[in-house]
Amino acid sequence: MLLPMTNNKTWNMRPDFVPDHISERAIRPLLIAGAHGTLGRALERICHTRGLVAVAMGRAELDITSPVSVENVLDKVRPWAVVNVAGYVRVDAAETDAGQCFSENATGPSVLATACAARQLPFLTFSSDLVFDGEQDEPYTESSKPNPLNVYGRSKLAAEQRVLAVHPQALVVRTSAFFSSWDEFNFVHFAVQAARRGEQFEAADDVRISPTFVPDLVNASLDLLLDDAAGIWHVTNHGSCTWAELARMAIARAGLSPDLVVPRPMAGFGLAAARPRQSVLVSEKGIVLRSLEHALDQCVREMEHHPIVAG
Ligand SMILES: NC(=O)C1=CN([C@@H]2O[C@H](COP(=O)(O)OP(=O)(O)OC[C@H]3O[C@@H](n4cnc5c(N)ncnc54)[C@H](OP(=O)(O)O)[C@@H]3O)[C@@H](O)[C@H]2O)C=CC1
Ligand SMILES: Cc1cn([C@H]2C[C@H](O)[C@@H](COP(=O)(O)OP(=O)(O)O[C@H]3O[C@@H](C)C(=O)[C@@H](O)[C@H]3O)O2)c(=O)[nH]c1=O
Repeated sequence: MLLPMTNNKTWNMRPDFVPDHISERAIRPLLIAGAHGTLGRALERICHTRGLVAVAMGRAELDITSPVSVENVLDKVRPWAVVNVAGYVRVDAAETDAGQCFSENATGPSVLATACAARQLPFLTFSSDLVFDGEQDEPYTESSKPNPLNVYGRSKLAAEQRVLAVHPQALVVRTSAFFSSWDEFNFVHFAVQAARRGEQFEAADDVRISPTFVPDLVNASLDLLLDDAAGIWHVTNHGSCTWAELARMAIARAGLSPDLVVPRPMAGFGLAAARPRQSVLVSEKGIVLRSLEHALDQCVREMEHHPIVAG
């Protein structure tokens, strides 16, 4: 019997020696909620690569805000764990759409966590660097005090608090600033595409973040889930930069001129939601992913060799 273990390893074990909770993981699926988004599609793809059986559901099949929908799906699928990658990610729109934002970002995860706790199922959900206010100079760790500046950040903090209140063993991964070669809905893609068209690209040079390569995030989060990690964990690539530096690094790796990047203060974009001046995440729990530079090398290389055909 081949069982998926952490770090992509598998191991042979005779069934009679397999601990119950491990054998369950080889027989019952992982349930992915919110599967049709950026993180959801990457998670489904990597579960397949790693030999983890997954049932991936979008909103139509599983509405995380509906207890009836959640209970029916859990009864039918009987997963060994649930991963929530659903969410409302339109940070600026949330300022005038707080009800929908809180429903999808806070109520939904709380409904899932409650149902998972009742079934003693592991539960993984994702939070954001935008729970922080940027007032401190040092990077934020898991024990740093959150103080969100916008509706989106407040909805993510509410999710953390509600999920851990009903399911203290839940795994909450805080992360930030996705980039990926697997879809076009990310900042790195926008920057490189603008440069490919020979256009200037304005980017904020006074906001510092820790960008995260989505495949690295997915693999690290699955490893934590398989290792029965609990509580809040910070998972980003190692390193930080401003959005303008991120654009320059990506464009240079695409063999184009980074001088196409026009640095701007964040205030110059006239965005509805305030952003922290810095929201760099590091972990005090010892998890370290590869460097941002190394992840960007792979991301831009993949963008070159496997360009996305716009959907
Ligand atoms: N993008 C980023 O840079 C970061 C994201 N995160 C978090 O990661 C998670 C995933 O983000 P990302 O993949 O970028 O988001 P996407 O917007 O790409 O995907 C979110 C998905 O959630 C689905 N969804 C929304 N409401 C519900 C619901 N009630 N029931 C079921 N599904 C629902 C959406 O479905 P539909 O298509 O029908 O709307 C969508 O497919 C979110 O929790 C986000 O807060 C954290 C840090 C950074
Ligand atoms: C339009 C535009 C925005 N920006 C700035 C504003 C913005 O903060 C940032 C990137 O745009 P985004 O819309 O991805 O940024 P933003 O909405 O801040 O991204 C956030 O998404 C949510 C879901 C998170 O959880 C955060 O971790 C973060 O990734 O760059 C530029 O630098 N250049 C541009 O051309």
